[in-house]
Amino acid sequence: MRIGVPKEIKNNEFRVGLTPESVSEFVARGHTVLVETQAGMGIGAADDAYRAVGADIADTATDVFASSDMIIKVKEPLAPERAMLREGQILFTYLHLAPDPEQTQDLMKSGAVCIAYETVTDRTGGLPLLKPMSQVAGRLAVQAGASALEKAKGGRGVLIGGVPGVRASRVVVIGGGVVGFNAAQMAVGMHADVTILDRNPDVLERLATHFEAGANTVYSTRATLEQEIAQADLVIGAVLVPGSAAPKLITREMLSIMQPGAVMVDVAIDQGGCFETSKPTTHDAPTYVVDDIVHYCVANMPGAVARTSTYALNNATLPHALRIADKGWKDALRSDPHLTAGLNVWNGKVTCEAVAESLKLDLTPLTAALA
Ligand SMILES: NC(=O)C1=CN([C@@H]2O[C@H](COP(=O)(O)OP(=O)(O)OC[C@H]3O[C@@H](n4cnc5c(N)ncnc54)[C@H](O)[C@@H]3O)[C@@H](O)[C@H]2O)C=CC1
Ligand SMILES: CC(=O)C(=O)O
Ligand SMILES: [Mg+2]
Repeated sequence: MRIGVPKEIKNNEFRVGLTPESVSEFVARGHTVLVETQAGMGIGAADDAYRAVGADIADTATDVFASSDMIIKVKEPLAPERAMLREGQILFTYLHLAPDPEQTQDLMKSGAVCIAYETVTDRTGGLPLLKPMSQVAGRLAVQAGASALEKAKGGRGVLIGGVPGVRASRVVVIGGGVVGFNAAQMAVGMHADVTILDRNPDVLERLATHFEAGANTVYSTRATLEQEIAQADLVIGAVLVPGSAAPKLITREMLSIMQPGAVMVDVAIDQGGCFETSKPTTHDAPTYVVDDIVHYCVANMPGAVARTSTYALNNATLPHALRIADKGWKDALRSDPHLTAGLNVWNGKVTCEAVAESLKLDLTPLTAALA
């Protein structure tokens, strides 16, 4: 199969779809890989590093899209990239379609086979291709929040861990999955006073067992959420209903009960955000203020640590990408229901239930795509 790796074009997105090490795996199996020039510069991989493992280098993204059977990316395709997709071409990347009707319409129009990393599942009910970036984003959320709490950045002017004689900051994490766990780990490590809310009792039990006295776990209701955010210095939004638009858990009205200068980091922004006042921001201008509350809503947080993130992402995506290349997408999906769960758009139709529901579009059953 001809594999194409374009350079990412989202603001400050330095990750790349395939590392040179991953490219060598495709080449060893007889596939060809075309990488756009400079695509790997953000992870310190020059064109020569890709040439050395057998890739060809293309001058433009147009060349990559025109001559590839499968495009492997990191971020959802932006409008100019969507315009280059064609019928039957495979797109393997993050898509986050539920909050993005424009992208969904363009992907439907393209006729491409669009497989989203974030809805691929595993035997334990997890999301293995989202997990590595959630680990990164969870850890970064505390760094980003700690920085935004500095007075010169608009925050309350508090140090996350306090100092002897002055209390630590209160960090409230909403959603105790992969992002939430990793955020809590960092916040606990920085000696913050940490509370994690979730509405899944099993998740709360796992967290309580892990953190013991190091963090508080609280069942999430509107009332408990209000109690916790009223005292919080840093609130981290980390909820997910897989494939769906995030539920809006903190309304604009609720900001008035928070302390002025408190910071909210909405990691769930890629699924539309879990705070009513969230809107996507970029690494260039990551924060804005609403009603005295600092909001950080960067939708591609892991792009900031592109090397760590690209290698972690490839560890998870490579086996799936190789199977698609070896078998063709249809056979690869037929033999793996977890990869099938990644199919979001096929032949102009939406095949992911959560996306169809969120965008009120017709759902085409996966069986139709695999027939
Ligand atoms: N902004 C960025 O750069 C990145 C964003 N993300 C996003 O972060 C979000 C979280 O991802 P993961 O931690 O991997 O998901 P996850 O599935 O591991 O965890 C989500 C948790 O939210 C909980 N939850 C769902 N609805 C809830 C509610 N109403 N109240 C309280 N808890 C609720 C679930 O029980 C679950 O424990 C996703 O939207 C993901 O796409 C992930 C990586 C990077
Ligand atoms: C998960 C995601 O959207 C990201 O890594 O940017
Ligand atoms: Mg994202």
